[in-house]
Amino acid sequence: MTETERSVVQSLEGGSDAVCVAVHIRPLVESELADGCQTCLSVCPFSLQVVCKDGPTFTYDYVYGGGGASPDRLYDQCVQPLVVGLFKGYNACCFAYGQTGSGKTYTMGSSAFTATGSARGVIPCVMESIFDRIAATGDAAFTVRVGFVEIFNEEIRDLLSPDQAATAAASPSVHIREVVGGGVCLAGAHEKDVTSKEEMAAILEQGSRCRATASTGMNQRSSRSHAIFTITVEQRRIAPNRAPDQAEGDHSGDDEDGAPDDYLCAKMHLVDLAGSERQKRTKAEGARLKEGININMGLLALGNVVNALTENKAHIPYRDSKLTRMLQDSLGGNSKTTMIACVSPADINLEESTQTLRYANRARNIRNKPVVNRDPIAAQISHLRQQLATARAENTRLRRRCPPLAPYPPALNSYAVCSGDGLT
Ligand SMILES: Nc1ncnc2c1ncn2[C@@H]1O[C@H](COP(=O)(O)OP(=O)(O)OP(=O)(O)O)[C@@H](O)[C@H]1O
Repeated sequence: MTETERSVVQSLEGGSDAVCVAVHIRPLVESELADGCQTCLSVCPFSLQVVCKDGPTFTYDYVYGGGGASPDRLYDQCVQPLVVGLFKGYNACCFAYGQTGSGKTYTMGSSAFTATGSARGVIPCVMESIFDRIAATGDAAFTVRVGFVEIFNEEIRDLLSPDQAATAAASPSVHIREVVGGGVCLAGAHEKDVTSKEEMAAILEQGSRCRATASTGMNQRSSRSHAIFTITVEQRRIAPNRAPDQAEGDHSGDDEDGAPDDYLCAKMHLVDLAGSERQKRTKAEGARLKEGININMGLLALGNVVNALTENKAHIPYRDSKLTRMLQDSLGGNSKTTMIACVSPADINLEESTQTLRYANRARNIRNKPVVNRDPIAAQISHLRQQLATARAENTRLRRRCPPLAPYPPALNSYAVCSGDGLT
């Protein structure tokens, strides 16, 4: 079943869903401490408000660090619900937004790491949670796939391409395509099947190594691209009146009155955006400057989409950049979405942090329309298979209730006549 054949079926559970917005305030880092920076952000005790020094106060769904809740709770409160939704067939997106050096990669955990290593963050927790859930679910068969791309200088690069040369230069074969139901998919990007969190972690690590990073005046290891790690979970939920081992091939069970099998397929985008940057502060030149301009253009397009959505404009400018096209479903579309706004508390970054906070506050007004992604064609096939199984079982039962046929040559009047109710 291809993406384009898969249509989205509105579920009863559907409806409008606000984007969840969390703020993560990192501690002052070494360079800021060395420069004698002071903290310019504070969190109102017992509230979800962040106060900018001599400036505005903004309210969020969650605030971590800087006097807010412990960042250890970020995953459980803001991202775990998305994973729960993923298993119910809802698309999900978690993206980190913020100025360069504000802690997006740290928060997402999308830099190279191993599953057993010490680095943690949103993505490693998602991986663990997905495979824990699969292990604990007895009545469904799962297929998990991952894809990993970056948008670098307005080109989409496949970070999982087996041909590493193709990732070094923008791989022209990766295109954004519209799918039935209004979403988008990437044509030409590799997806890999995975059966464990270790395999998934190895793929994240492999892709992260190919990702474009460079040192700038504001971050020693600055992401120069927007990275999108996509996990697809397909599940075939076996009808409750059949044991899992009866589901494949064995059609002897009597499931005439049971519900048909269910096929759900949902995607989770985990997005580590490149940070907004000012040339004056990053001191970027040449290639770094070009990257910075492209980063800012993508983020500007994202900002315009957020504004248009919150102002209920008729036209939402998704097509203005590859980033906004990729996130089309996640903002105002078929997805449950969490935005994590990352900010530095250093007074030297007050202007940028205030901008991020204002932007994140606006994003709280975005309403998405998540629906359960059910595969109607596969569900129909499943239903027909069940009907066939029912007919076969009925046939077997009737045969058992009939005496064996008499050996040839039988006397004409010794034939038993069989009906649905047994012998007559
Ligand atoms: N919560 C945190 N606690 C401790 N250190 C942090 C935290 N968040 C970020 N840092 C440190 O701050 C620096 C910048 O973080 P990071 O690379 O994640 O920023 P970024 O927003 O992804 O930057 P860019 O947009 O340039 O890629 C790193 O040295 C990182 O280790």
